[in-house]
Parts: sequence; C-alpha cells; structure tokens
Amino acid sequence: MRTALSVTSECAPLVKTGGLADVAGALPGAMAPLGWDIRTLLPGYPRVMEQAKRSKAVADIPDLFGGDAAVLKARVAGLDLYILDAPHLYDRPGTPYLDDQGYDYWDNPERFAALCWVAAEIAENGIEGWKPELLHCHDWQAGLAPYYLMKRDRPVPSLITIHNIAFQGLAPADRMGALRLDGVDFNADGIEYWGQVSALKAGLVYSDRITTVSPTYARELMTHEFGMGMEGLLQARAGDLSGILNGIDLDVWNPATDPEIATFKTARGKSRAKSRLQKEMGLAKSDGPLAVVISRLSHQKGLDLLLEALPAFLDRGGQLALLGSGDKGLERAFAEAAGHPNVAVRIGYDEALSHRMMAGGDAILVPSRFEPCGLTQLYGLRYGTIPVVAMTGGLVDTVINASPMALRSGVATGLQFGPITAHAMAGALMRLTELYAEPETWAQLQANAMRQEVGWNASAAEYAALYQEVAEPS
Ligand SMILES: Nc1ncnc2c1ncn2[C@@H]1O[C@H](COP(=O)(O)OP(=O)(O)O[C@H]2O[C@H](CO)[C@@H](O)[C@H](O)[C@H]2O)[C@@H](O)[C@H]1O
Repeated sequence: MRTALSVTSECAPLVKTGGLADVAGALPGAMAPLGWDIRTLLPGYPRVMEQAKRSKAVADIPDLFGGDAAVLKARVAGLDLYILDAPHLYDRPGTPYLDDQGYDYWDNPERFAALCWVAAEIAENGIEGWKPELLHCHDWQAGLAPYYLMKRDRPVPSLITIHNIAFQGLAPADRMGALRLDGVDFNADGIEYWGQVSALKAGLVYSDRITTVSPTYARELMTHEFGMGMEGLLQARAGDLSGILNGIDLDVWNPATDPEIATFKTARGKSRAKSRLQKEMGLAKSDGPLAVVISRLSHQKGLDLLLEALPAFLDRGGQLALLGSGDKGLERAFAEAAGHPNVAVRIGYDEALSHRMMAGGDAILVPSRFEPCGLTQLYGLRYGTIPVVAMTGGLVDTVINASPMALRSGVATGLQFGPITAHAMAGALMRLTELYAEPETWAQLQANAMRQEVGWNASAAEYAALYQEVAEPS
C-alpha cells in the first residue's frame, strides 16, 4: 500500500461543523481500494477522546506549544486515526474553534500550529514504524504543515485542499515566535498577509500542489471576486492548482436503506416521506412543492436572498422547511418567517432531521454567494429532491439546469439561477412551481437526478492520480 497522512481539524463521524468533516471522513475509505493507506491526524477534542476510548499511546511529545502531549492511535468508524492528545490545547467545551460563548479561542493559531507541527514530525520521523509518502492538508488549520516541512528540508511533499478560503488562519505578527515561525519568512512571498501571519497562505505558498473541491471554484479562486486576497498567489500557482469534485457517502445517503426515513427506491415512493415531514414540521398537506434548506446560516450561503424571494414562492403555493444555525440575525429572521403557516424553521444542528428533510422535500435550495462544492445539492440528487442552486462554484459543476434543451434531451436535474440576487432566485422558485405542476416533466427531473453519479469513485481516482504525481514527481 502507498501511504498518506491526512491533516484535518474535523472528521466525520467523530467531529463535524461543516462539509470539511464529511470529505476528510470519506476520502480514506474511498482511496483504500485504490491502494492508498490514508491515516488521519486529528486534534483530541473531548468528543473525539470519548469516541476513541480504546486508543493506545504511540508517541510522547514533550513541550508542544505550552504543554506535554501524546499521539494516540485508534480505529473508529473504519478510520485509522492518530489523535493528538494535548489537553492544554483541546480539552475544552465548545466547538473545535469557538468557546461556549461563540467566540474564537484566543489561541487558535497555536492550537492548529501544534497539529501541523506534529504532522511534520510524523512526516520526518515516522510513527510506530509507519511513514507517510505525502501530507494531505485541509484548510488553514493544516496550513502550517507545508511550512514546517519546508523548514525540515521537505522530508515528504504535501498538498493542500481549500474547502473554504474565507477562513485564513490569521495571527498577529508578534505571535511568530510562539508559533515557531521564522522571521525571515515574514514577507509577501512567504507567510505575511497584510501585516499578519496567515496559516492558509503558508499552506498555499509551501505546499507542492493545491486543490479545491470543484473545477469551477478552482477557476473562480483566481479572480478578485472570489480569491479573498489570495487570487494573486493562486494565479502565480495556477499550474499547481486543480479542482476535484467532492463525492458523498452512498451508504449514509441512500434513500433505499436510510434508517431515518420511510425508504424509497424511486421518486414515486417519496410521497410518504413528504407527508411524514409535513406532519413533523407542522405543515399542512398542499399541492405545491415543499422546498427544504439544510445549511449553516452564514453570509456565504445567501439565505438572506431566500428571505426576500420567499413571499413570491409562498404566494404560488410553495412551502419551506429550513434547518440551520449560525448568524443570529438570520436565525431571528427565519424564526419570524416561520409565523407563516407554510414555513417551518428549526434552528439547530440535527443530522437525523437532515435525512428526513432530504427525503421529504421536493426541492433543496442552495442560493450560495460562493460555494466551493456544496454537499446538500448532491444529497438532493440522490434523494430525487430537485436542487435549486445559485450559478457558482461546484453548484455549476453538479447540477444540470432545466433549460428547454436540457429538458428536451432528457438530462436536466435541477435549476440554476444567476445573477445571485433575490430577484433571480424568485424567478427560479417560480420556475420550480411551474415544473412541479407538470407531473411528467417533474418525474423525469427526479429520475435524472437519482441517476447521477454522486459517490466518491470518480473523484477518488483523481485524487489517487494526483497523490501519485505528488509523491513521485516526474
Ligand atoms: N443544521 C444542520 N443540521 C444538520 N446538518 C447540517 C446542518 N447544517 C449543515 N449541515 C450539514 O453540513 C454539511 C455542510 O456541507 P456543505 O458542503 O454544504 O458546506 P460547508 O460550507 O460546511 O463546507 C465547505 O466544505 C465543503 C467540503 O469540501 C464544500 O462542499 C463546501 O462548498 C464548503 O463551503 C452537509 O453535510 C450538511 O448536511
């Protein structure tokens, strides 16, 4: 087997705040049949430690950014994990990044620098006789690993995957010493970003290759509109940047076996799931489409546009069920919108409910302002829940818009709208109600959607080819 170490701050099913966890959790399983033994280095947050009770210590790391630490080995949910047990950094309440008041931990730069330091240590010296041929780093939290590798004369190559460029891992310059960063690298060609240190930039500068999670987003990232200040650097590294679409776990997201729902094999069986969902959410039976949203409530996700477009959709007989949490203003606005009898809102995070909503919805709405790949539209395709998406990033690459020609050719799977405005979204929702009112067309859309290849096979092969290239440069 070839070997790689995945370095990540979250990994499903152990700890998840967003799509990064799904990808980090799925890739090792998808790559194993292709001959890659991928192990995952993950911080030992309380919830990770609880799920890895049968772990054993395989390395001691004295003095790791302010305290002693150990690496534990465990196998959980089919994943081979190296858990960084560093209580002074990770044994805290709250999410992986925020305290229980919702604020960033002040020492997040150190917390994830420590993860990167240990990754570099494993890359250089191996662990219990195992050594990776390359590091696969995810987002800014793993961004310093390629830098630390460079400082050790690059014992192995690395690649970094951008899941969300909006988070750049910034730290004040006076923390450089504490972060074990060398002052000579504090410049525009190195780790400096507008007077601060950026862990993401370090990853983008010092990794051998850069990937993101769709081809369209890889192109968008090189523009001023989407690059969030990193576009110049990404343009300079265009030859090393590529987009590989995310897949989804076809066992977890399988309408024929999903334990959370009234299962169905074809979209005709969805009606029972829809009735159950309407009942659960307190919505009446209706003749119009039931649109669902499962999302973090953040500016990225464009759900303020939905609030504006919603009245027109409701007037045409549509219903909305939303599950999400995040921005307090949006939480309040949706709670208010739920005053309408055809709107149901659940504020919170609920994996099981997300399955029932995916099964019972007629359409899944993803009006994101930017979307590296997006996963919920892929779940939607699998469940015959028609995606209505903004024309951006991975949403462009995964949904085939129901244009007249796509419909006539029998390939349409959903609706795309652009520009990304409330007006254009309202137009798409109108179109949704029209299509829904034509049973034959609607059934065709659903059948097309459910036929899409949304698993990991194709993308795992692309990652395997890339790993091979990175590990053995020609
Ligand atoms: N309230 C809730 N209850 C239950 N489940 C909820 C939930 N809110 C969100 N989820 C789940 O969290 C995941 C979110 O993944 P996404 O890919 O849609 O976006 P995210 O922006 O987090 O990921 C980033 O990384 C991923 C992975 O690369 C990219 O696809 C994406 O474009 C990028 O922004 C999905 O599995 C969704 O079902």
